[in-house]
This record gives sequence, structure tokens and C-alpha cells, in this order.
Amino acid sequence: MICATPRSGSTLLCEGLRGTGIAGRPEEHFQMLQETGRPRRPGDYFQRSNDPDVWVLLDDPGFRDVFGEERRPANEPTWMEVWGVSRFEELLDRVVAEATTPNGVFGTKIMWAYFRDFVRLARRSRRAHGASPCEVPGAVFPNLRRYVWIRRRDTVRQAVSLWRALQTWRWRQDADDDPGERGERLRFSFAAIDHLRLRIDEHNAAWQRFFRRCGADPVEVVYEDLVRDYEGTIVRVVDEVGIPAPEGVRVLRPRMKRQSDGLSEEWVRRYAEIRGAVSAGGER
Ligand SMILES: Nc1ncnc2c1ncn2[C@@H]1O[C@H](COP(=O)(O)OS(=O)(=O)O)[C@@H](OP(=O)(O)O)[C@H]1O
Ligand SMILES: OC[C@H]1O[C@H](O[C@H]2O[C@H](CO)[C@@H](O)[C@H](O)[C@H]2O)[C@H](O)[C@@H](O)[C@@H]1O
Repeated sequence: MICATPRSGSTLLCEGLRGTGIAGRPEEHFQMLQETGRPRRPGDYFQRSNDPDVWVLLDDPGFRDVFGEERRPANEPTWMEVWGVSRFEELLDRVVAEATTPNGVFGTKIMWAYFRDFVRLARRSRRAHGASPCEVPGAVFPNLRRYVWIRRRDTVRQAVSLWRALQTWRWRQDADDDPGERGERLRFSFAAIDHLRLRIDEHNAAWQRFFRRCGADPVEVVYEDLVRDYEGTIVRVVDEVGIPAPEGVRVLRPRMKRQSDGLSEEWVRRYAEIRGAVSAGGER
């Protein structure tokens, strides 16, 4: 089970593991909120914000196409409808069947932001009824061995990446993709990036507390190291999870490309400048 936060490089890791053919087919199979049964909408990423500038942004009519109904209509199918199932147990069965490689290894990826919803939905099902939150993943996933925790050292760049993805709704770019939107309509917001950075830091800390409390020792992957040594990192994860690879681990070249570009760098610079001024007691 890959434990992640958004824009941590988790898809690159999942694709690398999937490409080995022996490490399951991890994807974001359970991205649904308990309340709505749907994946998060852009506005959900800003809930519990303590920053009035974020509240103003959420109400800004100029931002309706980003946060409003246009992006994710209220009648979009629920996640269970997408999977064509009516009970959580059925979803589990479908996911385990689809995400298991012939050697019996299963893989999935879960973000902290909806891990609580996953745990609560699972505990209402027969599989994990009465299980403590620590016991839930082991109760619903067969022979869970180790968690894999992916994080990014530079959470400012991660937050910039997320703020961009929330505006473009482009979550990946493959080598042969048309790059599409390159920044013409995108809006910088210190408040939004700062909120997302705080949440990312908070969610990483929450994963750590969860592992500590549950006596788990996750395999750790840092995005910047994964990018520097892709093959070596994938081989290490397979090895540390304990997946037998009698003929060695095959690592395919990634199809995905880095999405950040000069505009992302410009936003990182502007964010640091404003943050520096705010810490020195100045205005945003
Ligand atoms: N090949 C390659 N090399 C370097 N970086 C890469 C690569 N593939 C994906 N990425 C970067 O991973 C970031 C997306 O992270 P996630 O996959 O976790 O995002 S998601 O929340 O699941 O959509 C996102 O980071 P940013 O570049 O900062 O936007 C992607 O560009
Ligand atoms: O390719 C990157 C990821 O794309 C999907 O997830 C992302 O898009 C969702 C919106 O459709 C969003 O709710 C989610 O937070 C994003 O991570 C896909 O589901 C992931 O498997 C994939 O890693």
C-alpha cells in the first residue's frame, strides 16, 4: 500500500512498480470521500482554511470555472458507480482482482486526505468490522507486508504543482502528449499555495504518526531521489517490500514527463519572496 500526498511523485512510483510486472498494479483506487462517495473537488482541497484570502478566492466569480460546478458537476457518478459496484466489499474484490500481478502481489495508492474516509468505510464493512484504524489496511488487503511512504522534500514545489493541477485539471503528462495549457490563464495565489503547502506538511506528519502509532516501518521513497535514480529506487522498493525477483527486477523507462516548467519556477520564486516579506513582518 503506497501512502502519498498529492503531487509527491506517486504516479511515477506506481508506474515504475507496475512496469516490473511483479509488484502489483498500483493506482489511486479508493479516492472517494465518505460523505459524497466522489473524489475530491477542487474546493475540497481548501476546506478548513484559516486564511481569509483563501475564502475570498473560493468566492471569486473569476474562479468559478476552477472551483465551481463546471469542473465537477454534482451529478457526476459516484466512485462506486464508476466501478459498477454497490457495496464496499465488492469494490475491494474488484480492486484486488485488477491490481494483483500473476505472482500474487497487490498494489494500491492512498492519499492521507481521504485515508480517514477509507478507514471509516472499511470499518462499516464486514471485512474490517471492529478493527482498529491500525488494523484496517491489514484486514482488507491480503497479507499486507509493508507500507511504502512517498514524500517530496521540497513541499513548496509540491504545493505549486498542486495549485497548477487544480487549475488545469491535468494530473499527468506523457512523453507524446500535447502539453496543452501552458500558463496563459493560470493565476498565481500566495494564499492558495501556502494553504496547500501547510496541508501537505500536515498530511506527511499524519502518515508518520500513523506508522509510529501502528508500529509500522514503511519503505520510504523521496521524490527527488526517485527522479535522480529511478531504476535504483524501484529495485530497492521491490526488494524492501520483500517481493521475490528470481530473474532480477525489470524497470521500464517512464512514460510520464515532468510537468513543472519555467512558470512553476517563477511561482516558487514569488512565493518565497512573499513568504520572506511576511516573516519579516511585512505585507503580502
Ligand atoms: N518522469 C518524471 N520526472 C520528474 N518528475 C515527474 C516525472 N513524472 C511525473 N513527475 C512529477 O510528479 C509530480 C506529480 O506527482 P503525483 O503523481 O503524486 O501527482 S497526483 O496527485 O497523483 O496527480 C509532478 O510534479 P511537478 O513537475 O512539480 O508538477 C510531475 O511532473
Ligand atoms: O495521473 C495522476 C493521477 O491522476 C488521477 O488522480 C488525480 O486526478 C483526480 C481527478 O480526476 C484527483 O481527484 C486526484 O486527487 C488526483 O491525484 C488518478 O486517479 C491517479 O491514479 C493518478 O495518480
